[in-house]
Amino acid sequence: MDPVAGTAEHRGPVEVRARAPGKIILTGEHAVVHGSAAVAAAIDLYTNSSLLLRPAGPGEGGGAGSSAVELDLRDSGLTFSWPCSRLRGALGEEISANPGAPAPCSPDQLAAIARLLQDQDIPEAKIWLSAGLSAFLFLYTSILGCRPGKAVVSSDLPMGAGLGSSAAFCVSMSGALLTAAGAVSVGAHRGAEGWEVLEKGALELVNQWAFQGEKIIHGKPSGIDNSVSTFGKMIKFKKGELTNLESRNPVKMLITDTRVGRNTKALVAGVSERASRHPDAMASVFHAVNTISEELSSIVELVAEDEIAITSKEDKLAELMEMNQGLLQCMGVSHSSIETVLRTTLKYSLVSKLTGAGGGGCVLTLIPTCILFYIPWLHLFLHGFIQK
Ligand SMILES: Nc1ncnc2c1ncn2[C@@H]1O[C@H](COP(=O)(O)OP(=O)(O)OP(=O)(O)O)[C@@H](O)[C@H]1O
Ligand SMILES: C[C@@](O)(CCO)CC(=O)[O-]
Ligand SMILES: [Mg+2]
Repeated sequence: MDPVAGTAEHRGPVEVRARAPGKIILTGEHAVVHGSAAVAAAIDLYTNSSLLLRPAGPGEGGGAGSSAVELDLRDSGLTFSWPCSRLRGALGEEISANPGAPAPCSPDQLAAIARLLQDQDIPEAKIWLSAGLSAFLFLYTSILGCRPGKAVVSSDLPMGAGLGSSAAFCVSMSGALLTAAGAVSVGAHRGAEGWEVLEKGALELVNQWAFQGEKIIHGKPSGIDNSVSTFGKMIKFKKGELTNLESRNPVKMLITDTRVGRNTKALVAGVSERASRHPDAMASVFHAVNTISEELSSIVELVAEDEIAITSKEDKLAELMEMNQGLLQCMGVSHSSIETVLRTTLKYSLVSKLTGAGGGGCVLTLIPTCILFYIPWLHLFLHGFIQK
């Protein structure tokens, strides 16, 4: 699993491709927004952003059709286009590209972006894309100003299902835009499938911009999703601080998508409202989640040498996930579709918990190694579903 990676060609028009992974949260979602620790891991499902920057000719572009900022969302089958003159007119003074200095989207900028979205024909059934479009316009104009160009986005990730699609979108787009702006460069390290990996400082910059984009989509993100998408692997995250976790024994998870759509921004706001109604009770819940994440992160790093040690480690991980699920129910973010998956897997003595914001979306089930020894056909059944 590679974090954001990019390739750029600097002859004539600039062309860049970048990708960033989705994630699972093993413990700590929602509580992490309120300062608790959480543990997350990148998964090998990616969002790809490619960007073609057209050379700016006399006036604003290099000819007819090239004086616009375009976005092609391949999975939704929708394309959008804003003439550069319209962008300048709407954003006015707000538009000053400053790729090296990530700054939040101001209320004026957000209002101007909302007006720019009104120009577009977004089908009612896909109105939830507006948040992603706003993040795109903000990142594009903040990093590149009004330079004409076309971005194409495609993703392996289900949108709004808890696997960090919004973060992977913001990270891959920030990576492509910053590379095209010449603000970051790739390091010596080659990642999987020949992708070039950005150097550490460049990743920090990508992460900071992606966080600003996530704020538009999530309202009040903790930063865990963009951080794990940018830096990859398994991390513990607490109050903006990231610790890499070294997992010596593979932990296998089955991901089930309930296909019940939901919106992270609304769920995060719901938990905050519950916390303001019951501050002491919710502080205890968040404290308990923090303890669970701290314990889980230390267990993950233990090296289990034999079958008994592996089973004991997995039993503890499963129990902590089960406890975390109970606390997520206390926060009000479970859902009947999630409970159905929990009951179904429990029939086979398998422990599950929601992952991401809940309210539907995806559920994780820990698959103990022993099951794979004793029920060999399960390998075949789970093939393609298990993310390491
Ligand atoms: N590939 C994409 N293209 C355009 N917009 C996207 C894309 N991926 C995500 N988005 C935007 O992000 C929104 C989904 O973000 P949301 O945070 O609600 O769910 P998630 O990130 O999939 O799950 P979680 O935050 O729980 O991990 C979509 O409604 C859309 O606005
Ligand atoms: C629900 C949440 O904790 C995780 C969403 O993947 C929100 C966040 O941390 O930004
Ligand atoms: Mg999200």
